[in-house]
Amino acid sequence: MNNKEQSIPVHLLSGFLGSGKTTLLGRLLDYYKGQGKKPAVIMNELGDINLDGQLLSDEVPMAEMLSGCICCTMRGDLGMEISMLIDEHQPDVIFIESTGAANPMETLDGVTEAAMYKAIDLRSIITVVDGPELLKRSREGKSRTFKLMQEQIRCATVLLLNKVDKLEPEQLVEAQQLLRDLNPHTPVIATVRCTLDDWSWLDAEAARAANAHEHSGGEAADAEGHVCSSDGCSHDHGQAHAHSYDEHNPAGHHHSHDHVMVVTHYWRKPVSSTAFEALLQRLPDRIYRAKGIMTFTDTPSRFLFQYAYRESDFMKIEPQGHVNDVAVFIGEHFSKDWLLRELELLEQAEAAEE
Ligand SMILES: Nc1nc2c(ncn2[C@@H]2O[C@H](COP(=O)(O)OP(=O)(O)OP(=O)(O)O)[C@@H](O)[C@H]2O)c(=O)[nH]1
Repeated sequence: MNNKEQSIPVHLLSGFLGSGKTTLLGRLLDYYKGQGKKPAVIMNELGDINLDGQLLSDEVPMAEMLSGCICCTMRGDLGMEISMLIDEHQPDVIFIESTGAANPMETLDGVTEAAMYKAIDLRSIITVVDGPELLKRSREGKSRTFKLMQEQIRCATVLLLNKVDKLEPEQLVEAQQLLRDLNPHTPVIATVRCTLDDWSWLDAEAARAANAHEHSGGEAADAEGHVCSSDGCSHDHGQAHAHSYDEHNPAGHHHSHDHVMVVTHYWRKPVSSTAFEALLQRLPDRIYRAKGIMTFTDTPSRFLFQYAYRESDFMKIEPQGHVNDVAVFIGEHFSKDWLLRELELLEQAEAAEE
């Protein structure tokens, strides 16, 4: 069979928490829809709700994989989700947005598994890098988070150096150099909010993948053969593959994001926007990401809030159907008790004022 003509391209979006993956996904969907193509999305969240999905158009077929990570606990399900998405919607292209904590090489196993049943072709791993966060983490030296970031960078076929609006010119050069050191073979594109005039590199990726395909023995080999562009990738490919089917022995495999913690809080009542913003400002550094849907007492519309590394952002929304008010906090080794108490206090303050 002619794989190139029949297989559905799959792009994996990787990148640390809050780096801009959903922002990129929005742009990619616009680009493909503009070309009259039908994209589909698989979104993975560590928490049990998918807030990012609220930002995407209802027309885009989407499979949600919640409360786990597709690179480990849900890896077996990824293949099935891809299969079902293809059967139900026959998309022209599939994007997989993994959680920021996911290791792309391990997610690849799930994709590879799907390739056994469906004609899909993993075309690229696009890693979105938060420029300021990369510099900060690299200066702090060894940490598990930095290690994960490095793995995501090493395994990329395209690197988007994002949030360059927050970098001084010399910092931009430093960040670009860091990326080149970690992954010398991959193009680095500097972006603000993942905005690009020219998306032709997507086709270049496709051409490169197609080329690799011709020289490989099949889809699974292809996925492993061309996707990890760096010689310095920290994973032993053979070993990673063996682990993918070893779900009964998780102890034998140490995941790099065991330390990432998630707190999901369903609001029982609207709270004050000022008090909530004040809470965001005093969140400990270890909580580096938060997002949620809020109803405030002091303003009429509902909001989607985003918090990433001390910066917050509120966007008015009108959710389709029923959506809970909820906040999800992600970080490393922070005190869940402290956070839950603070959230409770916000709600109690409102009750006292009623
Ligand atoms: N200043 C600045 N902010 C950005 C840029 N790109 C994205 N953001 C903001 O960063 C926050 C996180 O962006 P997302 O696209 O949701 O990031 P993500 O990687 O999908 O986040 P997770 O789903 O938590 O992993 C949002 O508030 C964005 O508006 C950028 O280039 N510059």
